[in-house]
Amino acid sequence: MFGLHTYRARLVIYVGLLLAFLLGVLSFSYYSSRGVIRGEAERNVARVAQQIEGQMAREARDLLERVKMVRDNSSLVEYIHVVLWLGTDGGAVRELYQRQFGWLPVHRVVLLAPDGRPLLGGEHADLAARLSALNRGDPPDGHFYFRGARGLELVAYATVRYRSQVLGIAAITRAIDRAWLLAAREAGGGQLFLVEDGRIALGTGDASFTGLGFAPAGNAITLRDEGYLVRPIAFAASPAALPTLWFGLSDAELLRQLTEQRNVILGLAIAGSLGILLVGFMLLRNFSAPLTRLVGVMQAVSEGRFPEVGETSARDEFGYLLNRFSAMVASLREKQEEIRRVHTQLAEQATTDALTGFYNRRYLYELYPKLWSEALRSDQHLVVLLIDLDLFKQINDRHGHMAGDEVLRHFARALRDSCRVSDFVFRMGGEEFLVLNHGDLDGAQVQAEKIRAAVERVAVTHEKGSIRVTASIGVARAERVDGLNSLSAVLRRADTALYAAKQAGRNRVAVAEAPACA
Ligand SMILES: Nc1nc2c(ncn2[C@@H]2O[C@H](COP(=O)(O)OP(=O)(O)OP(=O)(O)O)[C@@H](O)[C@H]2O)c(=O)[nH]1
Repeated sequence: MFGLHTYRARLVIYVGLLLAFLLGVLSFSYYSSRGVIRGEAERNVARVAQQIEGQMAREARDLLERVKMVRDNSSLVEYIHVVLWLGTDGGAVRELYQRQFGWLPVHRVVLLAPDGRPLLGGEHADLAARLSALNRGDPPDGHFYFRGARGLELVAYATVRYRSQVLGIAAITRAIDRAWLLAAREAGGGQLFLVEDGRIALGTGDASFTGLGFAPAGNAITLRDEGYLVRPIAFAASPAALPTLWFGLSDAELLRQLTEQRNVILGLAIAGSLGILLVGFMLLRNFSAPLTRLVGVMQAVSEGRFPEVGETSARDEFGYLLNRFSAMVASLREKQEEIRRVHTQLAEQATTDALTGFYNRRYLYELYPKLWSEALRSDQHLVVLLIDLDLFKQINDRHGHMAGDEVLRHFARALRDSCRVSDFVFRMGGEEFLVLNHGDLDGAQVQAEKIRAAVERVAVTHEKGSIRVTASIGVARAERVDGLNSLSAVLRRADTALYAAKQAGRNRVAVAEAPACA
């Protein structure tokens, strides 16, 4: 019923295009996001490496603050001064340190006298040896990374003075161990590898990585069949001989991010599609259903029908339109019914006589040809009874025209009662009537006699007494030989018979003779 040009079809097309566009955009964004994710991952790796470097610098500063705190402790300094002055061993210093700084979260503590004698941490010969070199001069406080007997360590040191006199050097360390690596990894989520002599010495990953060869190419490396994007993290103020630290993000991690991205895109695609379909459905429901209803009614109206549209409770524009339209169609329906009624009335008036209710002469001329051709087809005859009231002029003259009319009405009733339902009765004009039916002359003559007798019995009560009336009737039969002039011929014969009845003294029936060649 509806083609591509309809609103509904267009809506379906638009929704389809919108869906295709959405899915296209999302697919494009998914595929382009792979490259974006890779680039983003590289930037991410570099950023995390930088973050860890920053974190290490902060840690170095913290450790330096702590060693300075130890160094600036006046009672400890005075103890050291006394111990050196007396030339005793560092037992008292060790005890005081333990009492005051035993809580510090550091791994090793070393305190060397100016002559290299250890006052604290004498057991850490490796660290003491490294510090001796610094101890000979008067270096500014600082830190360095150190690869000693305990592995890699961050060392912070400070020169201890008493009234401008150098009392030695104090150092504390923090181990760069697995716990440190795990804590440092918190920032980036990837893996940290501590590499020494081209092999992984320590890492945040699986223990099986320890000892694996580590030779990245183009910031990427494959470990145990898994690719990693890697970035070195520089140890500030450290000689090249130290282990190196690397941050790495695995392909699996990248894939996880990609999968997450894909799931987000898939979710968006499903939600977007459902949203579009829902909007399309709502549009169809809200617009198309009432539109289709309106179109259906319009079509019915254009075909001349005025169906019951019914009111809708919808308060929107379509509801308003539909209700107005419904009212319009209802009023058109009423108008149509009125027109039909008036038309029927007019048609009746055009074919009937107002006074008697019988058909008029005009209708006889309209009806007769049909009846005549039917009669010819079914091999039947048509007979006419031409009835004329006798001396009606006298009734009018004597009792007035109104009384004449009343007589006519009474006569009409008597005539109708004397006819069958299948008979056609016409008022030919004035006081002349005609009965037309199928049958033969004998039957018509009997009927004519019956009518005559019925008319004779009519008595119209009037102020001047009862008015009586009689009728003369001419009976004739339509003959095949009359051909196309059947009506005028049969009327002529009936009229002749009527004239004969009048001539014979009125109130009688006369039957016309058949034409010679019938
Ligand atoms: N009251 C009344 N009179 C009518 C009507 N139509 C015709 N007439 C009158 O009927 C009378 C008919 O008179 P005529 O034709 O002379 O015939 P008649 O007096 O019946 O005499 P015959 O036909 O010879 O018996 C006329 O005076 C008409 O005016 C009508 O509708 N109402």
